Amino acid sequence: MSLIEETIAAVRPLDEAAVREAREHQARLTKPPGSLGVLEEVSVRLAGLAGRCPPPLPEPAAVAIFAADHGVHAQGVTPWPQEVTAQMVANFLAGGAVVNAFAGQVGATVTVVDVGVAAELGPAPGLLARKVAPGTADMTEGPAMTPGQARQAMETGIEVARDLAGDGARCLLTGDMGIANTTASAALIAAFTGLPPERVTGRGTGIDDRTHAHKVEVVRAALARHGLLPTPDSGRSGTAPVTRPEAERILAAVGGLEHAALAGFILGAAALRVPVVLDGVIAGAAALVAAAMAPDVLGACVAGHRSAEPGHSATVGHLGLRPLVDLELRLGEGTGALLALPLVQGAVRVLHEVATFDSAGVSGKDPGRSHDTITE
Ligand SMILES: Cc1cc2ncn([C@H]3O[C@H](COP(=O)(O)O)[C@@H](O)[C@H]3O)c2cc1C
Ligand SMILES: O=C(O)c1cccnc1
Repeated sequence: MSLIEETIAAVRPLDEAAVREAREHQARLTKPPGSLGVLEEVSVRLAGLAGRCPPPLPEPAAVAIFAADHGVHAQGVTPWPQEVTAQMVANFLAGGAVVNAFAGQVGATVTVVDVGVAAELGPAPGLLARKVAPGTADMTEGPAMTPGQARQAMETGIEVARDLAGDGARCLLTGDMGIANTTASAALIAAFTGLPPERVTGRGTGIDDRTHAHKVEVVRAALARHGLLPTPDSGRSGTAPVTRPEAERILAAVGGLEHAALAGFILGAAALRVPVVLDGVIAGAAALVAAAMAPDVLGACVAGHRSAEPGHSATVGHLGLRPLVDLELRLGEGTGALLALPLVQGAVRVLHEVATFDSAGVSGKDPGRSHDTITE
């Protein structure tokens, strides 16, 4: 069996007994039931993932930034030159990017993985040299990747998840760097959700109306080129689940090498039953690929934040994920995932540390008072 098949086979549903135990435990804690809202659901899910209650605290945490370039950059979809990808990789390694500041704040390690940066990068501490190709091909002219390149990048992501977890990480966070990757993300999201390009294509790093209109047409042209445009007679409605071979075809046709690696990273984390906090639209697009290949990966996924990119809201809606933080961020790198990390950790810490009504001698609700007379 290949590493990808092995990993997919290891992705399993949540453990129902641990889910039940966590729900029951939450109900006994010294707080009104349900008062921690979404965080209770996060804690229950992580218990189901670990197969025990309480689950391990999701720390230490590690963010992996997958970096790659995009052939579609030639179509004028972003104002930034392609060299910025490599320059930002150098910035990450020097500790000067926003992701470094946020990682430092929450004590997460930062690993940068070159899966497809166009420029040659010299060896550096913190950089994993795993270049599959010097960027993808232009998806408007042909498939962005060969099937072999997509699989190699996916395997790299699986290996990075395995190695970080092997080094002790108990929570993995997704990061990305790749100028023009919001264009590839929009194409992936349209292909998986069945939504039209104009609904899922955003302004990325910041573009004017004219460039945005052009970007939408570039996404439409790429989808049409690969038979992925949702039309009434194409059978692509977004409601029918995408099969595994089709998911791999879509990924190779319009995805990026970092999307492929991120899909592998998400699959790898889920197979190891380690939670993975997803960053924004690039991670979301990769999660669509991973979920089509192994739907149970979603049990391991926490949507860190809601990106300002319209395609991201469509993605989390499609996947049924609820973003924890909503701050109109549109940066990537792993920044939104890092901001959400303390929330995920706090959610689990509650199961470890909060007293029960019994243990603390706190009275429960008065059973003599009817619901009608109690203001909850
Ligand atoms: C200086 C700089 C730092 C970044 N850090 C993340 N991104 C983000 O922006 C890029 C995607 O946007 P688009 O598709 O519009 O090119 C990705 O590299 C993403 O990680 C950055 C972009 C820039 C310019
Ligand atoms: O949502 C993201 O991750 C994002 C948005 C814009 C540019 N880069 C990344």
